[in-house]
Amino acid sequence: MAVVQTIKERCQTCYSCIRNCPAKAIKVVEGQATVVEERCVSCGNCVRVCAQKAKVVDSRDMDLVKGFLSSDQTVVIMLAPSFPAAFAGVAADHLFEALLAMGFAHVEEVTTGVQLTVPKYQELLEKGDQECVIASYCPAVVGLIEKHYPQLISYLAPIDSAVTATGKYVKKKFPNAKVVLAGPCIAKKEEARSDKRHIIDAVLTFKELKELFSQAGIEVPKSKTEKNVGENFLPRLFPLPGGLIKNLKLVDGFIPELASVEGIDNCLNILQNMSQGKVKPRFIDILFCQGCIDGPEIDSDKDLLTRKALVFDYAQKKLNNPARKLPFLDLTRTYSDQSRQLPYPSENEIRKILKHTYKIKPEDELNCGACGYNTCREKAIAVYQGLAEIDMCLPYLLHKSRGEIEYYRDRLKKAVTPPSHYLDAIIGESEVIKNLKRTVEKAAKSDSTILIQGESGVGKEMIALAVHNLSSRRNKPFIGINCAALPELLLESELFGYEEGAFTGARKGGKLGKFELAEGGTILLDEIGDLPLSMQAKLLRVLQEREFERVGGTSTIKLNVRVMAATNRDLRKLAQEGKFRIDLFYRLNVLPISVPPLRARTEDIPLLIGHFIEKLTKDKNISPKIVADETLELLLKYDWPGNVRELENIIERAIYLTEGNVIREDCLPPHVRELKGYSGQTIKPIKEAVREIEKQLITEALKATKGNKVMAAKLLGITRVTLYQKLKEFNLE
Ligand SMILES: Nc1ncnc2c1ncn2[C@@H]1O[C@H](COP(=O)(O)OP(=O)(O)OP(=O)(O)O)[C@@H](O)[C@H]1O
Repeated sequence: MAVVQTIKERCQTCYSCIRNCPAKAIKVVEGQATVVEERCVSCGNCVRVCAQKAKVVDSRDMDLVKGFLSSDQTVVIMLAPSFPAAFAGVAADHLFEALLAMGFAHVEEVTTGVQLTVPKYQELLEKGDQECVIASYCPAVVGLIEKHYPQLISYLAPIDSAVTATGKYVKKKFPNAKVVLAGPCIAKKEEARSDKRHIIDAVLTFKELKELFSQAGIEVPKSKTEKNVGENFLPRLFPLPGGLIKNLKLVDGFIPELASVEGIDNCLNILQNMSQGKVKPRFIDILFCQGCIDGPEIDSDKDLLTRKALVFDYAQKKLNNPARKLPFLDLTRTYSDQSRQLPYPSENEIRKILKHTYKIKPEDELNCGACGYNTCREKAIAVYQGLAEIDMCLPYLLHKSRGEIEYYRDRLKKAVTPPSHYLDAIIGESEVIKNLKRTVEKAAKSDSTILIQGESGVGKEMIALAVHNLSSRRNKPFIGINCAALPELLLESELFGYEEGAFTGARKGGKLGKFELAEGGTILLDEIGDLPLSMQAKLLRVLQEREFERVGGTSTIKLNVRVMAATNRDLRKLAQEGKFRIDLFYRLNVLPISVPPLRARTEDIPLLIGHFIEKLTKDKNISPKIVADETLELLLKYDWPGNVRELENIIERAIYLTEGNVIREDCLPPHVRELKGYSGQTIKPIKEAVREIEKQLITEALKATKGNKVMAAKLLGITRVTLYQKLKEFNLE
């Protein structure tokens, strides 16, 4: 059982623990971030950063200690040397008395272990057999090396930590005693539990010790008038950064051969560099925290400097007692390689996983870090390794939920809209539109597959929606999918869904495809001309057999969906070129509907303009506008390559630029306004004409943005610097 536990109800999937875990030992399963024991080094960083308090330290040892104390066993407590920082304002002797009052038979300071181990280090360094020595006091660092940097194991000093050494000393002095440690460190719990020699019987954090005092109703008096309880100065400095170096009486840590490194980032950095052979100090004391006074469970509201002063103060005061003679103890220690290699994906597998969250091109990888991983690739690798879930991507989830909101908004709208509305919404009185409406009504009465062809923006999707909403399937879903927008791999799972475990990163429980989501309703396969050939074969099979399987699935699902397809490409021509299957074309073209381009029905333009002005001004809650005659003349002259969509966009832009109630021609884009030039304007050199247009556009942009140059440059699609140059050039400043 891991030392750090997760309270599931509190975990809000903020991924802060993933972001801050130095061992990448957090695994997300169904949105819950839990600790992977084999990878965890019990540093407690996740406990520290979890704002929801969902990560907690396993407190079983508290019950264990209570059990020891209520039995007739001798129980000895060892105090980590950072205790003056944890019990600020409490005199050491009062603390010891309180511990004795709680039932401990004896209090031993871990400084004893420091005194015992320091000579061993001195001996090791003097002998010089080990080319590089990493001090073994910090259990989080030892854990990191054993689990994540096994190539450094041979550098670890084969010497017990000060805590274990103190434990051995206590066990020698009180052979049958239960030995309890109280300290600021979570990793010490793990060190004691995994030590097969069973030297320490229980580990309390300072926080837990304070809780025990409170449960026992013992209040430790706050006073500084302590009796003489100490004997040695240097070991008491041990919990401070560089404390070991001072105890070893080495010059200091400034030279690379003899160094001390503190803090999570420095610690990881040095371990990384050492494992890559970039540095090899003769001796190094690596501490995960900023000294033990910064331990995760120190339970102090004092800043680091004050904690340092408290420890220093305690060390200085106690110099009067004569030094004890400590016994010889065997303090040798061994280590084991506990690293577990996680599987590593190939480049192809990484790309496949990225595709599932719509990261197709490198620029799609936003590396926003919201998932807790620094990059999208790192997260994809974690998905492959089973540590992360594919859905853990904020941009992807936002994209998806926006789609869902649109879907439900649409359903809601439909519920309150009469079917006839969908026919009335197709604006136009031209003969072609009248015919089209008649076709739509006929198509709605049948259930045949429809192929809607027409240029981009002519209203193909609108026609499809009208057919659906007039048909008997109107109360079932209308689902659209753009076949050109998704890569082949994604398209298949989007259309047909997938089973759990169908591929790496597949969501638990699988996923419904669009065909299943559209059950009983209609599916519109938009841009069908861009469907990859392999998918064309699959789709043909589905249309012929009226059944399909999910990706990775074996059971057959019956198709109860009306299929419509739309394209702006000439499918027959594509088929002749071998880019579209002719058999699929025939399957789709059962009921063909052709939507003519806007230029073929110019008589509808005024109606459409009126419709868009009404709709847009209503939406934006602004006063209605009318169109000046010369503006309308230009709009009728234009040949509308982007069809109705382009008309809608131009009207929207004009409404935005119009100051009064009349849309004048200067609110139209230059390429439409230019049409006027062909009939009347004198011919002039192109350069001059371009300058004139540029000047006009800049004036317009500044007018529209009320002189805001940053916005104007944005509107014009040029940089601010270019805008300033042009303003100077045209004397517009
Ligand atoms: N006759 C019409 N009456 C009112 N609005 C229309 C009409 N035709 C098209 N529109 C509007 O024009 C826009 C484009 O229409 P739609 O998306 O249906 O075109 P499309 O042919 O499917 O385009 P694409 O080929 O790019 O997918 C939509 O906002 C639609 O509401």
